[in-house]
Amino acid sequence: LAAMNPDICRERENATFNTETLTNMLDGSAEKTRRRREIESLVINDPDFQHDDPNFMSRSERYDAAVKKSSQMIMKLRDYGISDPEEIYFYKRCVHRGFSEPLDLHLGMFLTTLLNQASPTQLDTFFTPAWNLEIVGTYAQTELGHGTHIRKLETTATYDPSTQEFVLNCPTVSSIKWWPGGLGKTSNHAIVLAQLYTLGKCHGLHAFIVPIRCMKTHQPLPGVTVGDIGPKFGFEEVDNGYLKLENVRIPRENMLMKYAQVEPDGSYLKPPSDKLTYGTMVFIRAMIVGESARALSKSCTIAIRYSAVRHQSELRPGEPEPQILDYQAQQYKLFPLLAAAYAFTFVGQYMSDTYHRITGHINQGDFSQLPELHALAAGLKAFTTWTANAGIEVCRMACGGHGYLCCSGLPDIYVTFTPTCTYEGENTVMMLQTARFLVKCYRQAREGQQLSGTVSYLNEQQRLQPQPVSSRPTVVNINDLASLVEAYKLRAAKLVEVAAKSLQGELQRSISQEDAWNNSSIELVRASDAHCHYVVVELFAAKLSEISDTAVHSVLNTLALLYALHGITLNSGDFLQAGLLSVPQLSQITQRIKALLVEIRPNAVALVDSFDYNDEMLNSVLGRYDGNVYESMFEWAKRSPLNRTEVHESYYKYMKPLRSKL
Ligand SMILES: CCCCCCCCCCCCCCCCCCCCCC(=O)SCCNC(=O)CCNC(=O)[C@H](O)C(C)(C)COP(=O)(O)OP(=O)(O)OC[C@H]1O[C@@H](n2cnc3c(N)ncnc32)[C@H](O)[C@@H]1OP(=O)(O)O
Ligand SMILES: Cc1cc2nc3c(=O)[nH]c(=O)nc-3n(C[C@H](O)[C@H](O)[C@H](O)COP(=O)(O)OP(=O)(O)OC[C@H]3O[C@@H](n4cnc5c(N)ncnc54)[C@H](O)[C@@H]3O)c2cc1C
Repeated sequence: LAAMNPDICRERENATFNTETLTNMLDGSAEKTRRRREIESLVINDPDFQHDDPNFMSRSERYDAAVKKSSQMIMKLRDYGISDPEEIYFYKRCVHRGFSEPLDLHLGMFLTTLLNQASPTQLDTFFTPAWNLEIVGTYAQTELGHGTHIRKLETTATYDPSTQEFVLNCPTVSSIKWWPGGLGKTSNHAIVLAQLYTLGKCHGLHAFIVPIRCMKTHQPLPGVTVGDIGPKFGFEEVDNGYLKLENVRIPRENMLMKYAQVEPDGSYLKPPSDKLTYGTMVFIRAMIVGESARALSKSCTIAIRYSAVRHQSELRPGEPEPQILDYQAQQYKLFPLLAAAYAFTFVGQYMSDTYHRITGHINQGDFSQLPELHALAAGLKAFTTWTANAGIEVCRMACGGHGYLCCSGLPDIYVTFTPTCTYEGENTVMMLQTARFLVKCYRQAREGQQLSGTVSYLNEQQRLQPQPVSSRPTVVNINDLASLVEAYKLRAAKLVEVAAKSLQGELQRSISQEDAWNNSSIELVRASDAHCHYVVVELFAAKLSEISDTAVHSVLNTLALLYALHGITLNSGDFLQAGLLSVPQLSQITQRIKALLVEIRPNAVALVDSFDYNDEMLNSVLGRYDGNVYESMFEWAKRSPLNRTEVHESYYKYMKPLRSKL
């Protein structure tokens, strides 16, 4: 065993807090940390899950290896009796080393849609076979022509009362289902989102369970054209697919009927809310917030550990080259991202709790909080994925040339993560959904309605209204987190007002509602962004009040201040315009940020250690716990397929003959 790199050892010795305490806090408790590690070690010590480097494999080999692992995973989960969704998720993530895999849609969306939208009888029929992987399903919503505007999806399901069946059709090229994960080769069923027609009338989008492949031979069923959509930017393990349905008949019982129903005679019973069909998307959006935290915390772990062992350039003449982590510019790149990774971890926990709480109410028949849940999940999904996506790339470049190597782990993190900005609701579109909610709340508040939840600050709008901005005192105390939360809140209130006024202005120019909306999109997206930013800062501050360990509290307080102040500098125009900040304060903030970087510096490595990614999960030569970067990079390069022979065959085929001709 090679010795630990001395630089990284020293970093750990200098930390001012206990990493294990912080890890426990991130997991929820010491017991939860223990259990997560136990599950991870089940995978890591399992010879069936030894990980071949996917960088040296073809796409088909990668798909093959992933299906093999997924099948074994299902067997083992059963053997170990792991059935808690969170624990399944730990196990799964570890098995696939953070890569997306062919069963994601089955586990994440097919089963979830069954659970939330199937009637009790349908659950009896479909859930157990799906749990046992006899039925392997996907979620087939997006079509070639439409991903965002799902009301315009063209696939139809027409009820035939004479046989009590639905007849499914993709009548046009643009109606071919396109993108669903696991559809291309893996699934034998799909939940298909289609326009329901019964007794000559269209009732909009509904979900249907459609068998697409023979349960014995896995051949496509009659009327079904299905396949893989081809190589992508990443997602190599996943067979995202296409699906064309031509007069495919399914029994009436295959329409998911917990809410909307079609009776045997074809009469239609409306659901209590037609947005319940969209429920699975809300679930995944809520989950993606936690994924943003994971992608960013992994990237920070790699970049910060590497920055602690990498030495470059001269800081002071004649002295040894410093660790690159000692450069202020390097700290300024990485520490705000580290702070964001912590912020998003807490936001992810909050989003997951909120989802489960409100879904509990929905299952009891109380739909009152559905709009807020949707607005929150949509906005925070967009806000956190945008930041994390950009942050991964910053981390990669902060590793210099070696960040461009696949063995750094960063390219894979990026290509796996970046589609979260698009899938499950394109980010701009999601921000506009949140804005729709915010503007509605703003109007309600102006009419004197009392708002609750994350938008309750809009109640204060009335109070703030008559005061001209310039006469309001500057509110920010830049050393006080509570004051910063207040500033973010007022900025959000201001930008929601700006958006609402823009809409109003457009409407006064006698433009239609829709055109007014389109002409105000920039303001609307900014309002949502400010709202989400406020929610994140607020949740980070709230988390601090739960921490009893003083050393951990102190270091997280520093991170929270950095997160809040850095966000202000990035959006200083808003804060200045709203009169929340003065110009001299802006340079004080820059000075304060510099001081915070210095404060964080000795704890930087310990702060990424606390995320507790073991090397197998991190899969990065640069982010290794022991810091022995160069040795392992050299070993990795030697395994490159191009190095299998000393002289590559191309030499004999092209170079040598060429030379004899010249
Ligand atoms: C648990 C089981 C145990 C098992 C163990 C499990 C272990 C765990 C293992 C897990 C591992 C797997 C990991 C998962 C990996 C997943 C990978 C995912 C891959 C990606 C998948 C996908 O990519 S899959 C396709 C996603 N595709 C979209 O995402 C379309 C976006 N497009 C729209 O979503 C709509 O098109 C859009 C824009 C809203 C307009 O919809 P629209 O036109 O109908 O609506 P309007 O705009 O007119 O709005 C009308 C009113 O509806 C309100 N509203 C709108 N939506 C609402 C909503 N959802 N809820 C409530 N209310 C809603 C709105 O707020 C308005 O309200 P109001 O009228 O009061 O103002
Ligand atoms: C890796 C991956 C996996 C996927 N898996 C699945 C899956 O399993 N199942 C499934 O059904 N789908 C899946 N999808 C599809 C995904 O859900 C859609 O791509 C996504 O919803 C975006 O829709 P779109 O592609 O139609 O984008 P578009 O809507 O065409 O977006 C293009 C541009 O138009 C803009 N735009 C569109 N509408 C508006 C508007 N109203 N206002 C302002 N701007 C607008 C967008 O902001 C964007 O800039 C997957 C996609 C990817 C990339």
